[in-house]
Amino acid sequence: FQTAADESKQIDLMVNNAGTLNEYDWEPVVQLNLVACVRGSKLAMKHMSKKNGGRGGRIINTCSDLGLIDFHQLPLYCATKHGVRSFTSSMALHPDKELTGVQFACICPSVTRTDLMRSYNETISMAEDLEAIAIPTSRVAEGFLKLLRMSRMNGAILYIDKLKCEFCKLEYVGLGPVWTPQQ
Ligand SMILES: NC(=O)C1=CN([C@@H]2O[C@H](COP(=O)(O)OP(=O)(O)OC[C@H]3O[C@@H](n4cnc5c(N)ncnc54)[C@H](O)[C@@H]3O)[C@@H](O)[C@H]2O)C=CC1
Ligand SMILES: CCCCCC(=O)/C=C/C=C\C=C\C=C\[C@@H](O)[C@@H](O)CCCC(=O)O
Repeated sequence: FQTAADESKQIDLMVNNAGTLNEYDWEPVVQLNLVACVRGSKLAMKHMSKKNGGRGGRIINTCSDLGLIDFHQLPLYCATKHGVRSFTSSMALHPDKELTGVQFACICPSVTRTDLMRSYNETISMAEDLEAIAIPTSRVAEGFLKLLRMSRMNGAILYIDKLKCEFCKLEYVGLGPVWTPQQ
């Protein structure tokens, strides 16, 4: 991150996208999917914050539909993605956000045709079915661009599958705000 910040002087967009899947050798998965996402978000937040002399910015974290639902075949992966989703939404609720100028959002794609999906395919017997239900990466890119085109994306949780590309509404415990899209 520091190398990028030194080279470009100002970072306006941080995407914490790296992720992996392994239910057996699982501790590195927590480190990458959740810890690195939190670390990257905090570094970017510090750099972008208007309170520290930055000019604000956007932090978009790659979650998954498995950050919204439970799935018995991938419990650890689900746990990390629920963590990413909740961390991102909670950061977006911070009362300081107008002062920092930093917006947080996450994307939640359904199963997508990438190396991650192919590696998982190798471990199950339904490989062709998974290939059939998967969406192309271009579909995820469309969702990502939809977020970028919005001037106010703070708190957005964008679910993307074959048919839908829509914002999720979560219920908050207490009297916190519920997010609705605003242009
Ligand atoms: N493929 C899918 O079905 C879905 C994937 N996702 C999420 O999308 C994100 C991207 O995954 P895919 O493109 O599918 O996987 P991928 O395996 O094709 O790509 C993962 C990327 O993470 C990077 N990476 C892996 N370990 C790293 C490390 N220790 N440090 C830095 N970078 C590292 C790799 O270089 C690669 O660019 C992940 O967060 C994944 O959980 C979300 C929903 C569905
Ligand atoms: C598929 C693993 C990589 C992507 C992980 C991710 O972020 C999101 C995954 C979402 C759904 C994964 C579903 C996997 C299902 C298969 O195990 C199999 O049960 C599906 C069989 C096809 C079918 O039921 O039609």
